[in-house]
Amino acid sequence: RPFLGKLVAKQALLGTPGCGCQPLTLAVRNISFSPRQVTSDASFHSVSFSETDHPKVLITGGLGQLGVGLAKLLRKRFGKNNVILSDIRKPPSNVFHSGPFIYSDILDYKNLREIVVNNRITWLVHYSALLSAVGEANVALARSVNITGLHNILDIAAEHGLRLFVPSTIGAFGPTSPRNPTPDLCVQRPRTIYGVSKVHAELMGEYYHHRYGLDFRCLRYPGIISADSMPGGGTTDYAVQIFHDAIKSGKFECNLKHDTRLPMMYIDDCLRATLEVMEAPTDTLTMRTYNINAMSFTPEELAQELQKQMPLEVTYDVDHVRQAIADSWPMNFDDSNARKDWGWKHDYDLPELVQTMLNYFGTDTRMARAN
Ligand SMILES: NC(=O)C1=CN([C@@H]2O[C@H](COP(=O)(O)OP(=O)(O)OC[C@H]3O[C@@H](n4cnc5c(N)ncnc54)[C@H](O)[C@@H]3O)[C@@H](O)[C@H]2O)C=CC1
Ligand SMILES: CC(=O)[C@H](N)C(=O)O
Repeated sequence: RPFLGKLVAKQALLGTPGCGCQPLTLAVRNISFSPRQVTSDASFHSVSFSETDHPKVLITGGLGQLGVGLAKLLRKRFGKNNVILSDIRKPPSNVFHSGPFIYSDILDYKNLREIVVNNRITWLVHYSALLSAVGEANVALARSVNITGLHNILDIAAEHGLRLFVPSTIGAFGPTSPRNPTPDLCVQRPRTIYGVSKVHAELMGEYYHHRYGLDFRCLRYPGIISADSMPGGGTTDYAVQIFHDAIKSGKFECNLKHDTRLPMMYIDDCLRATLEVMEAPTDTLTMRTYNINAMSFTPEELAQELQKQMPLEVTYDVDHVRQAIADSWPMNFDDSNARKDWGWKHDYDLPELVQTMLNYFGTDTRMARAN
């Protein structure tokens, strides 16, 4: 592929007094058509391991709602030591002892590169982000982590020939997008820093794919519901919290209106979709960013499904920031391209989701409350 790495690196060095990394990095960054710090033998193949080998995976932001579950799934498939979890937080001891964990701040480009090189990483799953509600509460940090951090990830992935997965979200759409259903390709004018940063990620990833041959893969996730991990500050968090509060007290105060319809998915479907799209043969992918969908419900419908199993009293105290976000997001997601191209199929609809969540928390707790 036409890549001007050698030339760029040389130009950067010529303009560099001495041999420090910082001036080199800055000089390369000023050349707009190339990722920084390009070496002459950098390869830009979509997969840099032989087809019979397992990939060597790095997951960034791995201690959030989704990362630990993904590591578990990938380790089952590729072997414990072939999947490295990373984050800037201290891992709980069960996570620390379940497989390789490493500190990695995605804002530290040199540290990221060192991890990728020293561990011969071939797949990068980039989960670090600030979600929609916390992003609105700290726009500067969200911009830095979600946008500057992504730039580091893209450059590292392009320079080292990695296959890169970056999740996007229903939050990448806005009030002027068609909401019911929302197709893959339509107007995207989100009104949150989270949404803006995710549209940026989609477009930058696709640009690097077309410009440099980066093997970029992206799924737009719905709100994800999990039993053994808590959400990190999003608009769809209520759909996890309701289970915890129902089991603890039989009462739940919802911060969205009763009729707010949003696309949702059980975590097992989300993680399986991620593995499937990462393993999909390149020629099946007609796009690089796909919607994926499973179900769509309102707080009232979720509560009614739970009430079939246990007593639950629901009240509403609307959080206006979250409500405004939810009102601008898709109500239903059209994922027909994912189903057609690489065979996406969800397993969990609303009744299975509720049953599985309750099973996780234990029948005993439920029966005790009912009596
Ligand atoms: N959970 C959901 O419902 C959905 C998640 N997604 C996306 O999936 C990805 C993972 O989501 P979650 O696990 O729910 O997020 P989360 O908010 O639970 O976890 C994000 C992690 O990123 C880490 N992080 C923050 N700053 C960092 C930095 N400078 N360097 C390295 N790590 C840093 C945090 O410590 C945290 O553990 C995110 O990109 C999110 O946008 C997309 C749609 C839905
Ligand atoms: C749907 C998402 O991206 C996330 N759960 C959020 O609500 O911010």
